[in-house]
Amino acid sequence: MTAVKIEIVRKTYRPKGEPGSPVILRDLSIILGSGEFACLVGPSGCGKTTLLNIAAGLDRDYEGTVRIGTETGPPHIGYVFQNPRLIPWRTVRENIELALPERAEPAYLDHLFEVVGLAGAQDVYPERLSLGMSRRVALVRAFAVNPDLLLMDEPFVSLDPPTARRVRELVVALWQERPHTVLFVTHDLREAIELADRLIFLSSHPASVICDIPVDVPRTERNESAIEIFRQRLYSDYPVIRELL
Ligand SMILES: Nc1ncnc2c1ncn2[C@@H]1O[C@H](COP(=O)(O)OP(=O)(O)OP(=O)(O)O)[C@@H](O)[C@H]1O
Repeated sequence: MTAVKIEIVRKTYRPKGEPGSPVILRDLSIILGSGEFACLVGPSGCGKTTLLNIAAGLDRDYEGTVRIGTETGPPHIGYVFQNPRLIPWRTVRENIELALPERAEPAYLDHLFEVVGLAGAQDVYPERLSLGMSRRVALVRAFAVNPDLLLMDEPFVSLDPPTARRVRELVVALWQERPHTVLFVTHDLREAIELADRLIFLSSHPASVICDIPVDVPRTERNESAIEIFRQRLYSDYPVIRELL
């Protein structure tokens, strides 16, 4: 079942027709099935965040359409930004409650806090949190919305490798409990192979989809060596990927 259909004809950041105005996205089409976990991989500055902002409805200044299927009413979007974006004068729990729609389930929120190991930190203010904890709060906020589309923009960047691994495992565990439709941005091909059902590679200047490849390694077998073998296979089957990253 199609859950998300993004069709972008053209996106620029300056008024249409202004001389020299670069086209950031052109003729880009992404269709996601319900519950699919797709990773968006592309060079720095190619337009990945721009694409997520359009998908989230935060940027409406583009030519094209975005359709997000919902069972009821307007779509709910969960968005984990590159920076956790917590309001400093609100506690952790208040930060999350601010984002929650009416359909949120308090019991699920408590469960999320438990799973990410922050059950005891709900009344703390963000300045008391480490970066790893702030990122886990941002994850809870995005999942608690029970999103029709979950967007994640390099949510593990600047974390030390063991913390990043732990947070990655949490994302997979939470997604397996409730398989939301996910569009996850990363520069890191190994991370993408570990997480995704599908890898969507973007070119740059302007960005468009150049390859869309299923990850055919079962999730339970995605250890370091299987990920590396798949990565090398990608490089040999799609030489353009090596040029891209
Ligand atoms: N508000 C803006 N106004 C003008 N140009 C912008 C704006 N936001 C982004 N850009 C430009 O659009 C292009 C794409 O930026 P974007 O942040 O979407 O790329 P990205 O692929 O997410 O980058 P990174 O991987 O480094 O996070 C860049 O050239 C950037 O400078």
